[in-house]
Amino acid sequence: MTEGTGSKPDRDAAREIEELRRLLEYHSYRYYVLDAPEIPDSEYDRYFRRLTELEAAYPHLLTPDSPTQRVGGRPAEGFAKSTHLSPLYSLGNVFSVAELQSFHSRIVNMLDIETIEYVVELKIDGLAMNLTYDQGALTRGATRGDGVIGEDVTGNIRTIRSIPLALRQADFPLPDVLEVRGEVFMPRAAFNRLNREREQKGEALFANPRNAAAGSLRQLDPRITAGRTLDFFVHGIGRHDGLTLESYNQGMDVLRQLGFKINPYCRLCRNIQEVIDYCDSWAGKRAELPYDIDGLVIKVNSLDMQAGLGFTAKDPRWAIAFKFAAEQAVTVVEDILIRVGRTGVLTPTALLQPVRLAGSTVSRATLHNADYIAEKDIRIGDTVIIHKAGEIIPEVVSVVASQRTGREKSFEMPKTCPECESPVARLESEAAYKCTNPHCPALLREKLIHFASRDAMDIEGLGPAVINSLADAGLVKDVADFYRLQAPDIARLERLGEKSAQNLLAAIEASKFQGLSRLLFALGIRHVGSKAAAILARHFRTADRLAVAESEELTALDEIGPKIADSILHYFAQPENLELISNLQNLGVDTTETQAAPVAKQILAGKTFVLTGTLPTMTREEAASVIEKLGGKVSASVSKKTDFVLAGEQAGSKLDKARELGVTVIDEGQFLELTAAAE
Ligand SMILES: NC(=O)c1ccc[n+]([C@@H]2O[C@H](COP(=O)([O-])OP(=O)(O)OC[C@H]3O[C@@H](n4cnc5c(N)ncnc54)[C@H](O)[C@@H]3O)[C@@H](O)[C@H]2O)c1
Ligand SMILES: [Zn+2]
Repeated sequence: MTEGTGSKPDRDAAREIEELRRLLEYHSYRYYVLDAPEIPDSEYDRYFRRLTELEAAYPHLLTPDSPTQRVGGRPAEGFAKSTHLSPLYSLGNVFSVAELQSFHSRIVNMLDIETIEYVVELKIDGLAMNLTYDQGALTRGATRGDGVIGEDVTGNIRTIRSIPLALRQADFPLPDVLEVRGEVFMPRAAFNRLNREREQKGEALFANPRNAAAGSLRQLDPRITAGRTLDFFVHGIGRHDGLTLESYNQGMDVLRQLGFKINPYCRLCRNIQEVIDYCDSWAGKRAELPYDIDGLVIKVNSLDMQAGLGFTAKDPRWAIAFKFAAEQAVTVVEDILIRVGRTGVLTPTALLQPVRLAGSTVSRATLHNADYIAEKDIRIGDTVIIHKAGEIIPEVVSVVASQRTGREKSFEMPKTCPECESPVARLESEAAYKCTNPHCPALLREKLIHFASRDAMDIEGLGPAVINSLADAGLVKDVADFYRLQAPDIARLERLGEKSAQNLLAAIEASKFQGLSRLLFALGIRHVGSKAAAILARHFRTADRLAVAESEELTALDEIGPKIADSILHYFAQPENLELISNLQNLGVDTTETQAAPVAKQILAGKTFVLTGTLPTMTREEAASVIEKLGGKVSASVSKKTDFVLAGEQAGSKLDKARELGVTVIDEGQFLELTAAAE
């Protein structure tokens, strides 16, 4: 190696280290001081890990001022500084069971003891607080700050109900001096309420409950803090003069007796396997809690062992955070594509640099419509944060504006249809742009795809790829053509052998008897979804009867409003549609509702349900159809009028809303009990 300049890998590493430190400093400042992070924690953690790796590989580049060597955060201006009696540390991270095992192995090696007892706690996503009690009275509350000096927020801390102002008398003498560590946090319902109020007042929204809690605690006027619902869970003891403790768990017991709130999910585990099992049991359960957690914390129980292990510059060696998989990710919008849907609506989709998110690789995200893009100001080339809406469909949460270079391109809806080049028009009072060509090939293709899809005629093997080749070969021009297909036609198509051709024909044949309800939905009449289709089929029984229905008869039906009625009248006023139906009938498609639904007792009449999350055995569609069969209604959003929220695994914001409004939440078991009465 040459003196002074260093080798190329060295210089590259030095440059990357410098860049990572700059990024980490910038985002720490936004997070700890401004309470306004721009990137998800997972992204911050990724930079942090990369820096840790580089510093391990190039130890001579490690400096004491590196973010990896210090507890993050620094006291904000405006508050008196407060020196902790004993320092507060941060926590190291692991992201997998394997890493957790190596944490355990390190401890086993250092202590030379085989079996270690651990305590596992929830990692509450709030901010650390150090409370000092002198002779039993709360004298100081201070934020963690840099771990040595924090901000004195005593006045604000006193407004939190779950923090005792004086220690309760117990059956042991009160400690002379006691430092209690814990997490101040904002329950999700309070966070949602606060952000709604701020939105109404036109104030900036908090990114998440953690930042809202931090912002609320850092108010110079305690009356403002008092108005924000903050809560507190204990997770540690600092100085404790006059108390003898042997284990962490015993310490928590002592604090409970002194009047503190201990999280009920704190668990004593006799060995590392029990720790792993308990961590596993939390996968997917976090949404059920009324507050946010970002992982679990594993701590060695024996205080002697803790002392033997000690601390690194930043973290205790006897504790680790087991972090959950990220629910958000950062990526780049490479392009914005337009898809023309069944009704001719142009839908923009973001083409993303592929990124891992909650267990899958994501390369597209829906952008909904032009308003959505304008509101979030999403440009081609932008760095964006994405998440999975309802755990399934990737969606853009926000743009990371600080990453803009100026080379990003604003997006505009095309003036002509990307499929047929006809003019595009924006519908009055709607967000949608539509292709004005009623014979747009995209329209036809999407109509065909919709007709065969699962919730419509459910024709197995007739997916988008096959339909595209059928349409390209000129074999199908409308949905009736599906029923005119012959085996040789299909077998001629690329990649479709004789056997699959026969299967496909059999599936098409079988679909003739799906019944009116599915057929009505499959025809793609504007505004007629599967629910309206079922109602219409139940009432009219045959397509011929429906075709001659008057407006009054339609709107007299529950849930058929004037918009749907007009659309049905319009549909059956078109000669080509009547001809299509008659063609379908001639080809043998059953246009009547054959299966007369058994009349169940309408025990849910007048009751409104909202469904959320994944139910253990039923699909949401099945649950909805049971509810409707028993006279109940299913609504998309929770309001005061909602009677029940039927919630499964990974229920999201609807569950929060229900809890906030005090709506009864039931699980699948309770739901089945409720409906059993109808039999
Ligand atoms: N998004 C951003 O821009 C940004 C910037 C800086 C930091 N961060 C995030 O902040 C965190 C790093 O900050 P950190 O050093 O405070 O570490 P940390 O928040 O990951 O872990 C340490 C903290 O966990 C808390 N905690 C919650 N429950 C606990 C329990 N049961 N036992 C012990 N402690 C518990 C304590 O407050 C403790 O200080 C990371 O999650 C990081 O992603 C994000
Ligand atoms: Zn078009």
